[in-house]
Amino acid sequence: MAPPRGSHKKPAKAHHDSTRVLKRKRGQEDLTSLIQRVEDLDLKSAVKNFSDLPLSEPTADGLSASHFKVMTDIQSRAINHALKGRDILGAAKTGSGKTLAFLVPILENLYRKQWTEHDGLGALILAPTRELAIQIFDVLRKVGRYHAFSAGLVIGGKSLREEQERLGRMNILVCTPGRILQHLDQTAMFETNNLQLLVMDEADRILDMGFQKSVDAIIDHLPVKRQTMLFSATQTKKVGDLARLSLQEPEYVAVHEAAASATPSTLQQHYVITPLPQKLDTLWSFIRSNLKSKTVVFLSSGKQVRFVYESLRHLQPGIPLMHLHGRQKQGGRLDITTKFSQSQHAVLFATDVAARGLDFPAVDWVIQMDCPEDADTYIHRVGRTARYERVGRAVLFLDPSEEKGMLQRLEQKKVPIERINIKANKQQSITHLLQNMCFKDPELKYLGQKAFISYVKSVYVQKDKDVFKIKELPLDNYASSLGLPGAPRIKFIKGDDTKERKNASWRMAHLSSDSEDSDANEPKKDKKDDKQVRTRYDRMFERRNQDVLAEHYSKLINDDGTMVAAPSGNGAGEDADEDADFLSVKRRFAAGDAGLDQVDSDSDDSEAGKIKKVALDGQDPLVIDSKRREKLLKSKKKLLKFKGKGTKLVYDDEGNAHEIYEMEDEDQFNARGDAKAQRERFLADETERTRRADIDDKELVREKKREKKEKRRERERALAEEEADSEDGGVQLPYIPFKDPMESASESEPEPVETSRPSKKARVYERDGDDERPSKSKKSQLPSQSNISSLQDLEALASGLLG
Ligand SMILES: Nc1ncnc2c1ncn2[C@@H]1O[C@H](COP(=O)(O)OP(=O)(O)OP(=O)(O)O)[C@@H](O)[C@H]1O
Repeated sequence: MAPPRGSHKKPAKAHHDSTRVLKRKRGQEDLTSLIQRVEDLDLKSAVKNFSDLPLSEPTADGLSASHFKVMTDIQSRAINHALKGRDILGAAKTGSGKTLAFLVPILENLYRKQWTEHDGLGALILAPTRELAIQIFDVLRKVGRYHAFSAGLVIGGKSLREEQERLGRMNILVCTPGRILQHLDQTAMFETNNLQLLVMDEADRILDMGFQKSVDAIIDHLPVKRQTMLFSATQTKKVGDLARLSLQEPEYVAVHEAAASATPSTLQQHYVITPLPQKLDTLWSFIRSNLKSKTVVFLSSGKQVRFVYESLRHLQPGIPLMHLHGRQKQGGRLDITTKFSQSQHAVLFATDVAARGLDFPAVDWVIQMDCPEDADTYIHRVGRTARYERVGRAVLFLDPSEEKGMLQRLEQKKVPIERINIKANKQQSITHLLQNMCFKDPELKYLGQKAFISYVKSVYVQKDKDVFKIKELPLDNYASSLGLPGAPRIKFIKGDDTKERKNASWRMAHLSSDSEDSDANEPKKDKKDDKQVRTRYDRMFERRNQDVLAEHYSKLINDDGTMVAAPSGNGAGEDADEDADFLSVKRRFAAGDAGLDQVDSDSDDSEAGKIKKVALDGQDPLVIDSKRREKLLKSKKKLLKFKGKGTKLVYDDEGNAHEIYEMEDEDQFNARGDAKAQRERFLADETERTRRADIDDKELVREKKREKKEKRRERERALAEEEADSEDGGVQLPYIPFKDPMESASESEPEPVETSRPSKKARVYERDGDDERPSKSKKSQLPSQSNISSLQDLEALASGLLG
């Protein structure tokens, strides 16, 4: 006869309780012994394998599941110091494994501190580009997969609010400086006062002028007492930089300092002298003779990249061509990096956005079509090949005027490079083809003109005048070689700093979080212009610098007035692209000049009924000049956006409507005293009011946080008890597993700053292919880097939970 049910349960519960206690005890012992082993670690003895290090089980398992066994030099020399909590200045050649040198200590140091979700942000990793941040995040997900930390990726590309929701729950963040600063300033739930580790990958780049202000502001938000690690192949040792970061007696780990060269020994480096007007021919000839290779071609600007990519694509070289620059949409950039990584044979045209840190597998060649701004940039660019013991080849194209200066710079930095010549019989000219194409396709010609301008500009602003000598460049011939009918006229303005300017426009793009997905290559439309249908010809002719271009281009405008469509009436003012502050353009037409017709003027087209105007409640008429626009009339919802927003009114106690802000009577105002004194009083009052409100807000947030924490604890306690009752109960210790932050977001109470709920799509994860452990719940599965194909995947990554 079966015994009564209750009599079974008690001994089983007691058994599970004792198992749990035992497990917990064992976990505590393991942790104590791990801490002791780290303390006993002898920094002088050489360690070769990861297994020789005092590492926790989850990290050791993560490393071996990712097939990392033997350490690289930088890893064996930096990780042991970092495990002991030392600040690190790490320098090692490109492709030598610096990423793991900081990720392993992060995981370990947080693990030994028993870091949980409730402890908040423990580690912050800064990277200069989104692509690099994604890559680091991916490595973190792999090696940290058995840890219970939550990790996030903060690089922009989606709405600030969505990111805000998750930030408060993250233990480790990988981010770009601009975006994280935005959160530090604006996200109430995001606290950094507990931060233990700060890492800067490509530290010299992050600390240079371009990022200076953002980095200083970020540092202001972080606690002074923390571990800081800086890594780069071209490490900064500038005392000023180190002081800015309050490094505490940093350990300078420079493994290749004594090496004969600053670049990997498996890398063959050459340069060819190719006068500027022949560069494109040389590149084309190179591509045609290396159809079975994987090549990265570096150019000096996004506009160069676009033109070279578009024009060579038209010529169909017989190998896939791709292009990457900072002004592409985030989704597109991700697609391209993934696609290029997976390609066996392809050519990627890129700006320096791809110069640092990116670990494309098996790149055969790095071509530097435009001379790098300095030897450090050269080193990082060539570092995209010959990574981790692989071989690779690099070729630098130099104009005769650049040869002497650049070679000197490279020699100073210990870069071994040899000259090679181009085989004359292999050199093909594409100038005529390009001229033909530009003649037929005005858009391509326009790209060519922009590329020309941006190239000349990039040379002009270079600081190193021993290398970059603009007066010696045959610019007219260069313009012809791009297929242009003449050299665009450019007016130079002194004192322009490329990096400052690039980062300024980058910051602008990042400041408005939602605007990041808009195509930054297109001029930002102002709202008024939304009312007009603009064909690609319209857009082309609207550009502000259209008539710096060749004379025949201007004639084209005269000859064919119908192509001209300038909403602002003077063809200018709309294209706020990055040339704007640099190029001052001679305009042929003054504002309102009859030379440019407005589309909505009483033109023949309009009379003939091709163009209709629809009046919208006192707004400017909406021009209906295409089928697409006509369709628009049928959609009330879409029409709404042309109707303007109306004026917001408030009602007083008597029910009279007023505008929200009304001007006060001047006499009344003066009666209250001096304007300056009033202003100061007002400012003081408002400052005080804001300060008080800020304190209240913070208190409210803290209170909510406390409540949430308490509730979570209760839930966990209940869960633990339930588990103890169940058959296979027992919580894994010593680390406390917690739920997917996205899941907990939907379960917990709404937080003060958030209103949106996590998207359902982001919950669909896929498992990493090389995960050797039995799969856990679906919710904890994340897409692998190779599977990132959409922003949803990126979101899933960004909100990922390790383990
Ligand atoms: N211990 C290791 N064993 C095997 N492969 C490794 C090891 N450490 C790193 N790698 C591999 O070496 C490659 C380069 O590593 P990583 O990207 O960290 O280099 P890096 O030094 O940061 O380069 P860069 O200076 O260009 O940023 C990666 O593909 C990585 O997987």
